[in-house]
Amino acid sequence: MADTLELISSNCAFGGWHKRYRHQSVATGTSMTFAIYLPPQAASGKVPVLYWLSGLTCTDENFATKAGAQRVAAELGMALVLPDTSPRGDGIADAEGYDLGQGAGFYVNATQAPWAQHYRMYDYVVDELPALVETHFPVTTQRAISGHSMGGHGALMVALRNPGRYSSASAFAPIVNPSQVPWGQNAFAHYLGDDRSNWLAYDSCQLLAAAETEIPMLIDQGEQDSFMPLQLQPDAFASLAQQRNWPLTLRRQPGYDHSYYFIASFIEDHLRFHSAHW
Ligand SMILES: N[C@@H](CCC(=O)N[C@@H](CSC=O)C(=O)NCC(=O)O)C(=O)O
Repeated sequence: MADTLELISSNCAFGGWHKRYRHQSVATGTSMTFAIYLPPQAASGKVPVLYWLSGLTCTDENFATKAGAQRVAAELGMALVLPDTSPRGDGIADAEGYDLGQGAGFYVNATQAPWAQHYRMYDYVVDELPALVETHFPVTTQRAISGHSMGGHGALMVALRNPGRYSSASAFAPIVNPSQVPWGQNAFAHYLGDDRSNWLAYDSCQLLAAAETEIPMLIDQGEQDSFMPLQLQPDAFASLAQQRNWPLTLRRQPGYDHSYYFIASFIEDHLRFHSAHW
């Protein structure tokens, strides 16, 4: 593993430290940036980790600067790890639209040219980044995962594909059924090819229908989210969960849209939810 970390910035926050790093990723074959918030408790012992997967157009900085999660993470003694949403840089495949290419990796391992060379975000967030974090920082192997929109898809999908690896999973406005909605269909056709049977291993509804090991889940969905009817469709996931008696709480939040104002309003609940399941 290429595991040399270059510190980009370090800021004291709520008695802990928010740090950004760059490193050479084996999974993507590129330089990758991530951030970690270490709560004050990490100065004297190991702490559990919440992995946060961001949505389309985001870097690690959107959540760090807009969600307001560090205060509660400091109280709960929880590290936050914030990966980027794709490989980036000159010479890395990209597309015109904001929903494909750089900033839109969809947390899959691409199999199709030109994406397959670097777009391996599934391996990066599931294996490489946790191994790196657990080697270099005072963290336990107790993990939880959460995310927003494309990152909500990532969090639910990764948790369902890896039973026992995460104590709990949560999401804000996730794309729960990517193989059936335009954002997911566009991304999966480019990254995974036209054979739709290859898409199903990354579709949370498909994975939930076949899942055997329960993992507690919390989803928040704003009722004024303009992306909900076409792209998100949380009811598809909720009705499967109900049929399977799956431990999912889906909360529909009146008045809230898709933005980080929504995330900031409920992130405390998500951190407390994960903390209750360590
Ligand atoms: N108007 C936006 C469209 C993209 C967008 O809404 N991105 C969301 C995630 S959507 C699903 O994955 C986001 O989190 N944006 C960053 C933010 O800080 O709000 C645009 O063109 O940016």
